[in-house]
Amino acid sequence: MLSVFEAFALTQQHRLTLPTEIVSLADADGRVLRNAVYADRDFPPFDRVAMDGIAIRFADYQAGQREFRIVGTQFAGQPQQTLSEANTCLEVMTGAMLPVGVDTVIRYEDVNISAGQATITIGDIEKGQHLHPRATDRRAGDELLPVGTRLGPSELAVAASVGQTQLTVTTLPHVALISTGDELVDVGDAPLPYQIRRSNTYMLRAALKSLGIQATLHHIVDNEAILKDRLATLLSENDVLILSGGVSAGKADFVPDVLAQLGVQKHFHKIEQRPGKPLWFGTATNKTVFGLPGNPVSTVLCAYRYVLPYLRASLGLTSLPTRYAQLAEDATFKPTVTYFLPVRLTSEPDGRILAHPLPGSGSADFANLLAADAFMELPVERSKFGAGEAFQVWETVR
Ligand SMILES: Nc1nc2c(c(=O)[nH]1)N[C@H]1C(S)=C(S)[C@@H](COP(=O)(O)OP(=O)(O)OC[C@H]3O[C@@H](n4cnc5c(N)ncnc54)[C@H](O)[C@@H]3O)O[C@H]1N2
Ligand code: MOO
Ligand SMILES: [Mg+2]
Repeated sequence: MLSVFEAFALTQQHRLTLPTEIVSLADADGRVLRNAVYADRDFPPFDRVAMDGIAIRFADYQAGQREFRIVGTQFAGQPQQTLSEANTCLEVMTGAMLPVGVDTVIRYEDVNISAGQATITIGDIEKGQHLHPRATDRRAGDELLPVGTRLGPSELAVAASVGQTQLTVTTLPHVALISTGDELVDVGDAPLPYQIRRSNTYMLRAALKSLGIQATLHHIVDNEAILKDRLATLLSENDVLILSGGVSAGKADFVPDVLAQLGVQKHFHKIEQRPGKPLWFGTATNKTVFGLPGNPVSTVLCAYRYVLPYLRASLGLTSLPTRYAQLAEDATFKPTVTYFLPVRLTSEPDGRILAHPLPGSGSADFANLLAADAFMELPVERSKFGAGEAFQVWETVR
């Protein structure tokens, strides 16, 4: 059976090639940039006043001058003014161009103004203070947003400031989330004693929303012919199918056979891990299928450990930085498979991130995940894990 590492690598080797599209700045939130964005001007584009107050020549101050006659006001949004007379000043507003002939700003809080005269009331003035000099942040032509950037609030502000009314981004894939199983009824239905309401596809839809993907929801009963017919249609209409259930050893677990009949090439079925052992992964020409095990905790784990990283990579995003936490208490797990232990993370005053084990009662105990915010990946070759040891964690709340 495949290791977690091998299975993950196989998914990443078969990432989708998604085309680009152009969207308006207003619609670009959360999308992945595919053309880099450059500075069209210096940042800031002029010597910018950083405090409301007066602007003086530092040489006058150095020569002992403390009283300055106010000869005008430089507002933000006005062309640059000039101060030509010694021992005078201009009032200046935050965001204004620094007038020609001055080099130092003194805040209103540090001057007394009366009868058109500003008198400095503090002793400590530095040349160039309260200025944001041109090009100190970025230079015209600098790359501001590289390809692969996820466009969040800061990125959109930068794009707006350089005049990008439109941005080239990765086209979002069409994703269908498909629950399978005769025991499953819809959320609004009253289940009979042998039925349960379906929940996995709602979890998956929420998880995919974190990548900006709006997936559609479907349900298919445990009938091989119907499954084949519905999956053929869904495959033709979507880039990615994410199934839940029907991939294990049961007599109604038709998913692997039906996918083979439909020409989806299997890359793996089953991983040395718990939960989520029966995960199925395959591709057809520019189509991807994940068959997630139906037990809800398995579905969540497989979504965060394989499916979301796969979709991130397909969108052109860099992978998330690896995150670690320290076990808050000893943990034991006997079988020689990688164990994904549900944990609650806490941030300690000394800077440590602690992982508090929440083993729960197995891969069907999804109520247990309400208290968890990550899975800790405990290595396959060991069965005892000590308090204080650090291991990788996969967060489920992003
Ligand atoms: N003989 C064996 N039996 C099982 C094995 C095995 O290796 N040999 N593997 C077990 C493991 S591990 C898992 S995980 C499950 C996987 O089962 P399937 O993927 O075939 O899923 P189902 O049989 O359809 O359902 C399993 C379980 O999950 C519930 N379920 C399914 N879909 C949903 C949904 N959308 N929302 C909520 N709950 C769902 C379903 O009712 C079942 O209780 O197989 C073990 N068996
Ligand atoms: O892998 Mo299964 O996920 O233990 O129930
Ligand atoms: Mg089954």
